[in-house]
Amino acid sequence: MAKTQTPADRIAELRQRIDDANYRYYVLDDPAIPDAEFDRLLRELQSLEAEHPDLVTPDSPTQRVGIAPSGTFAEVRHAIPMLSLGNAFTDEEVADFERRIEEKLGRRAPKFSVEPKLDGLAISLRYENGRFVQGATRGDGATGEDVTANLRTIKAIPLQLRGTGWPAVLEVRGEVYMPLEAFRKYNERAVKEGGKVLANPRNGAAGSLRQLDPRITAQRPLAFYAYAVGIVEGAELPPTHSQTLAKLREWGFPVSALNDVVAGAEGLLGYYSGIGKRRESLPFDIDGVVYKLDDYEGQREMGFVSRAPRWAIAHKFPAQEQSTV
Ligand SMILES: Cc1ccc2cc(C(N)=O)cc(O)c2n1
Repeated sequence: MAKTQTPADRIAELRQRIDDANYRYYVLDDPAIPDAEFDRLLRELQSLEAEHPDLVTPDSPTQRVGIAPSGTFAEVRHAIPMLSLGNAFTDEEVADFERRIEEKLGRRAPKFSVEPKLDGLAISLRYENGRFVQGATRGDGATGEDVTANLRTIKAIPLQLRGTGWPAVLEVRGEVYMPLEAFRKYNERAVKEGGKVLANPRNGAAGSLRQLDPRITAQRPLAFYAYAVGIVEGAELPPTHSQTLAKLREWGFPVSALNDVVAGAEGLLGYYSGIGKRRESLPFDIDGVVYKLDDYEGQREMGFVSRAPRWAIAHKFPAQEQSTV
């Protein structure tokens, strides 16, 4: 610690450097400092906070792993239901989906926000004044389980939003998943040490997130991609989904670099075949791609049928042989 620096200043500086390193590593996928340096910073912060417990706050990177709370998960109602997506399996079904939108909106080749469909677990994260306050599983779309303590252990999920201009209340929806390489390494170690071997990355993510003890979740290699927003209070969002995703990236959320904006049925099918060709080499399991009409005005006009939106659809790939142990 520099001579002039107070413990509080040093703690603030360490937190900033650790948060920046996490952001670079988990969100930008562009690590800035070597792991050993990161561990040293975290150890110094942990010992400083141990000496000054009054300076510890919930958004400190040392507070990601809590202790086992109660025996069950509380219920969380999703004020804005977490949607399920209709599925398309053929090019014709995609063409029909796009044509219905052209006809209803009276537009030619509307713009779509497109992305890979990760094979993980859908969750919703609530931020108040930029601080992560609650996270829940999708459940049945209307009610999920409160898994806040477990989500806090995932370093790709910001405890405090970055940048500026975020709403007073912001709900971010996304997918928790287990990267394939991390899944394999975890299982190799589990086999060697007699730990729990995970059947496949998707079940690994779901099982890890629904552990009653966050210390177990903290040992599981979980990642996260944001893909939508729910409640937004106290600020206007941009007029399109793709611009909102760019804002989420600015505020500290990982957003897939494979996302794109395309026009019309041709653009959709071109994206689908492009991702299809890369599927085997992606670092995570996907089971299709997601097409969303990009402008929110058009989404409102299209509305929903039962719980699935008319303005979005998942175009699925043929089932892939499961990643075996
Ligand atoms: C509205 C909605 C619902 C489920 C989703 C699921 C995924 C996914 N599994 O990656 C991506 C999305 O953009 C989604 N969007």
